[in-house]
Amino acid sequence: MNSSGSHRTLTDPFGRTVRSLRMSITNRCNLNCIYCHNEGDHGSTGEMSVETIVNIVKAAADFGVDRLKISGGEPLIRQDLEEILSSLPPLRDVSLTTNATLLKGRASSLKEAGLDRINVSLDTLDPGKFRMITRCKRDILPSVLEGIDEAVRVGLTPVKINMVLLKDINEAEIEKMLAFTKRYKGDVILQLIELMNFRDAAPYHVDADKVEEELLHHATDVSTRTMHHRKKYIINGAEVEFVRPVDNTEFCANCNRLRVTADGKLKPCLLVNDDLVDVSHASPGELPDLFRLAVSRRVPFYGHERCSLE
Ligand SMILES: Nc1nc2c(ncn2[C@@H]2O[C@H](COP(=O)(O)OP(=O)(O)OP(=O)(O)O)[C@@H](O)[C@H]2O)c(=O)[nH]1
Ligand SMILES: C[S@@+](CC[C@H](N)C(=O)[O-])C[C@H]1O[C@@H](n2cnc3c(N)ncnc32)[C@H](O)[C@@H]1O
Ligand code: SF4
Ligand code: SF4
Repeated sequence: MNSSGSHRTLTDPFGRTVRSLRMSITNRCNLNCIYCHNEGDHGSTGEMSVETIVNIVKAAADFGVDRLKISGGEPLIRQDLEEILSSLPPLRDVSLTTNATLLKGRASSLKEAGLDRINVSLDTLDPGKFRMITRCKRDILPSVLEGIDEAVRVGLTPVKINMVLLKDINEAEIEKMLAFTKRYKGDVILQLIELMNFRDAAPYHVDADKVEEELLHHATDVSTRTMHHRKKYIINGAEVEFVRPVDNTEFCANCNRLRVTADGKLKPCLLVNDDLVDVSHASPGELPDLFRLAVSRRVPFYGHERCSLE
């Protein structure tokens, strides 16, 4: 029986049971990062109402999907985020991925509204490199750092720092970033991310095998997460998670997320756009069958013939 008291689950043709929903709530963003994949959704401008979001999350919860990741665009741009959070059904884990430029002064209201934790995209601690990566002329790095402090203070923890590895930009900064996270004594975790090739970002790609070798060399313990079989390394008492989404059969074979686009479409895979299921106008009664349809279209992107066809 799942947490909502139902025996129903969503399992795709490859045996992958959906455990979490990754929902974009806006495509708008106040930054313009050089590599942004925008959750695989480019061009759509519509946004779901609070009611539509809540209906979708409830329908997922009825299938035992009790983890929600809110993303975007920049989700903090939506002023009704607190209203969304406080209207959700009870879930095991509600998290937000944000660039944190608008977090300062808001962490506490997000926590009170029901947010459990946040991930903050922070690729560098160097103000000049930060401006280059985000293509933002203003010096907003200090505000991001204050936002992180505030999130830790109000208990939006563990805060994960998302660092996309970028050749000749931040690849030499891993140690510095690790020292930064260690200052928070377990409340902040470093998450290293292999760059996926969006926006002609290929020249910035860093060899993930080399990074992994380095992490292994320094680690005192290594474990594997259920989701994507991501590896977690303990280095000098601090946790480092490594996300390797590129050409990774194991990563996709263990993908347990269903996505929702900002304009209300169920999206079976980050990298595929011809299989979306529109639920933006669906009634609560119609949602279960639409979820089943979307999940029947889920294909592990790497490790299946589809990816060699595209
Ligand atoms: N290819 C691919 N990349 C993903 C998927 N889910 C997350 N990612 C990438 O993982 C990195 C971290 O994403 P976050 O939004 O911080 O979330 P997360 O780490 O996946 O989730 P939590 O660990 O639950 O906080 C980003 O680069 C995402 O693009 C996925 O299903 N497929
Ligand atoms: C698309 S952003 C949306 C949320 C928010 N605006 C932020 O930046 O955290 C979600 C995550 O995707 C990551 N991301 C974006 N483009 C990527 C790429 N090409 N390869 C790997 N990760 C990427 C970002 O670093 C961020 O952690
Ligand atoms: S802040 Fe997030 S959504 Fe905005 S451009 Fe950067 S990665 Fe993309
Ligand atoms: S199948 Fe692979 S690429 Fe597609 S969403 Fe899942 S992990 Fe990402």
